[in-house]
Amino acid sequence: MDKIEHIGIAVRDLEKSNDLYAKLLGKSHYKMEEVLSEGVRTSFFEVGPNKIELLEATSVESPIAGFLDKKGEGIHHIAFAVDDIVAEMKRLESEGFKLLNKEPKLGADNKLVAFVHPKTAGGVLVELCQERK
Ligand SMILES: CC[C@@H](C(=O)O)C(=O)SCCNC(=O)CCNC(=O)[C@H](O)C(C)(C)COP(=O)(O)OP(=O)(O)OC[C@H]1O[C@@H](n2cnc3c(N)ncnc32)[C@H](O)[C@@H]1OP(=O)(O)O
Ligand SMILES: [Co+2]
Repeated sequence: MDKIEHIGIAVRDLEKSNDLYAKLLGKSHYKMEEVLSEGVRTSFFEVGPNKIELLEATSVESPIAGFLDKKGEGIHHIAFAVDDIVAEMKRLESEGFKLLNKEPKLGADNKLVAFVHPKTAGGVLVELCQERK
C-alpha cells in the first residue's frame, strides 16, 4: 500500500460540517460529489498529500446512516492508495482479511474502491483506492 489517500468522516449535515472543517483547516473544500451506490454525499478537503472526505448519508440504507445511528459523527474509515487494487485485494484475502466486495467498485473522485471489514482489521474500516486508468 502507498500513502493514506483519505480519511473518511461521517457527518450529519454536510454544509454545516463544510463550514466547521473550513474553519479548522483554514481552507474550503475543493469539491462535492454524490455517490449513489453508497448512498452518500461527499466533500473533499486537501491536507498536504492527503484528503479529508466528509460523508453525509442520503438514504437510511447508507452505511453512513447506520454508523451515525450507532456511533455518531466521527472517523468512519481510512483509505489507502494502491497501484493495483485487484492484486491488493487478493493479497489481503490470502492474509485472512475479509473483503466486503468481491470486485472493485466505483467510488468518489474517479477512483476504484474496495473495503476491508473492520472486524478483521483491528476495528478500523479500511478502504483501498486506485486511480482509474
Ligand atoms: C464516497 C465513496 C467511497 C469513497 O470513494 O471514498 C466511500 O468512502 S463510501 C463510504 C461508505 N461505504 C462503506 O462504508 C462501505 C463498506 N461498509 C460496509 O459494508 C458496512 O458499513 C460494514 C462495515 C460491513 C458495517 O455494516 P453492518 O455490519 O451492517 O453494520 P453494523 O453496525 O452491524 O456493524 C457490524 C460491526 O462492525 C462495526 N463497525 C461498523 N462500521 C464500522 C466502522 N466504520 N468502523 C469501525 N467499526 C465499524 C460495528 O460497530 C459492529 O461492531 P459490533 O457492535 O462490535 O458488532
Ligand atoms: Co472513502
